[in-house]
Amino acid sequence: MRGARKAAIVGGGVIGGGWAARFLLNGWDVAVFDPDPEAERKIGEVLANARRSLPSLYDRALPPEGRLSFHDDLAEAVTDTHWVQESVPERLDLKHAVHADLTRFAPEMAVIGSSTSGFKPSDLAREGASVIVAHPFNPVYLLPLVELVGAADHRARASAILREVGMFPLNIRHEIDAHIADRLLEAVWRESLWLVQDDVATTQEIDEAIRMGFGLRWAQMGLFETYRIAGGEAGMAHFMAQFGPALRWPWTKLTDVPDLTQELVDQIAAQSDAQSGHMSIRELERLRDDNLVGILRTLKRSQSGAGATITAHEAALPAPLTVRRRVPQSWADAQGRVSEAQVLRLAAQAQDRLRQVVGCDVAGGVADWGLAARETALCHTHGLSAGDNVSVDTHVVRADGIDLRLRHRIAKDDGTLCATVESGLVHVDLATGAPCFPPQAVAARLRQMAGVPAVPPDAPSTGQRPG
Ligand SMILES: NC(=O)C1=CN([C@@H]2O[C@H](COP(=O)(O)OP(=O)(O)OC[C@H]3O[C@@H](n4cnc5c(N)ncnc54)[C@H](O)[C@@H]3O)[C@@H](O)[C@H]2O)C=CC1
Ligand SMILES: C[N+](C)(C)CC(=O)CC(=O)[O-]
Repeated sequence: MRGARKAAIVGGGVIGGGWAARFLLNGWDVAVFDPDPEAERKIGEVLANARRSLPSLYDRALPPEGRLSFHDDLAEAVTDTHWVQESVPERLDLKHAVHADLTRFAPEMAVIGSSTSGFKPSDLAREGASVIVAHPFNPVYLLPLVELVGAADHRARASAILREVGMFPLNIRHEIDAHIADRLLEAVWRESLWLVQDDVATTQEIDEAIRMGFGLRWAQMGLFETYRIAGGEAGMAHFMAQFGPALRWPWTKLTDVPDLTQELVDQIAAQSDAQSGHMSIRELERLRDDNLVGILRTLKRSQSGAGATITAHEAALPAPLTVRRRVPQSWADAQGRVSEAQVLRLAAQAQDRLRQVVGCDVAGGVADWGLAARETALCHTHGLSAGDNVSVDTHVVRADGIDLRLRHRIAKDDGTLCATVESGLVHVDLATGAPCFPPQAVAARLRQMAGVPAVPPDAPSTGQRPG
């Protein structure tokens, strides 16, 4: 793995804060430039939400977080940076001014991306600016899509970096206003404004129409695949024959835009308050994030939609399966020291976690498969006390037929190795209790885990005692 790299975030609002979290939680150092005196607080709150959601997507630990810094000087913020992400408000004059400065101060090696929702790279380029559009989706730390528009060589460099931080770069071949996704979103947004303006529906009714129906479909199949199925056995051609005429019926208002009068704005804001005003924005974000994690984990299991992007990112993360916890007071004796039995308990928890991950990762889960312990060897190297923060890294040493060999490495947060526990296990059929070969998908997953990484070099061999 490469050493920490640096991203500069220029504009740390809703989107800049999300980019900061995405890079930081993937091990990048992040420097923020934003004149708003509240920027540090706001980014801190976005980060707190990102920390509770992004790691939940993966069954491997993300790299250690990078360093976050705030700067009053743009030139200082972009020093030695590999990526600059501009996320200032959607105003062309402001973007021009910022990109003129970035052209002067940013290192030549840096990718310069703009989060713009709708401007084209040729709109942004002034005075030789080499900016590409890197348009993300809110929340940037959870949603993988980034629309990339601009020079092909810059897009190629950007794509490699975005994949490294778990994102899905969509290369857009022709620059157009609003790229691809916002063009679609704007159409739905415009129709929704008409529905409120014409008093056909409230904001809540429109949201129900989306989330109770087609919104659920879109996360996993998009539009065209969904409509292919809607054509029945005759497929897409039949679907188009049946619903083609509707395109000429008055089903949409298309480019006709309602005037955003103060009255309409007030009406929508009041309906939105009535619908969601009982929760703060941060609470709504957490609700959204928990739901997205659930959806993304399901997609990961079926390898559809964004699930494949998460799996690809996870495969590039270091392999140990890590369980973290704080040693509770109840585990300690009168002197505050933790006994061998409790250390074994930590290893058992890590083993349960491995079983859960391996069993649940395979399609549909595995009901009748289990693991039984045959032998366990504990090697104690350093005492643990109540209150210590510890992590247990589990390595699959061997996965061979009915046998499984695991090594758990128990260490404190400061890196002190406290113990290793090596366990010999056998796969069992839970219905009969008899040893058995594991289900094929489980065996494949365990073999994959056994392949990387090698057993850590500092792990004492089984049975070895401290001098
Ligand atoms: N909000 C959204 O859902 C999405 C927005 N975007 C795009 O991201 C960009 C930023 O939008 P938001 O984050 O929503 O806006 P925002 O208003 O939440 O944040 C903008 C930030 O830029 C800062 N700023 C203003 N002038 C600056 C300057 N000269 N230098 C550095 N920082 C400056 C402001 O203090 C503010 O913190 C826009 O281009 C927008 O189109 C893209 C995807 C989604
Ligand atoms: C409304 N919007 C144009 C700012 C939306 C986006 O740009 C993307 C998103 O996150 O929905």
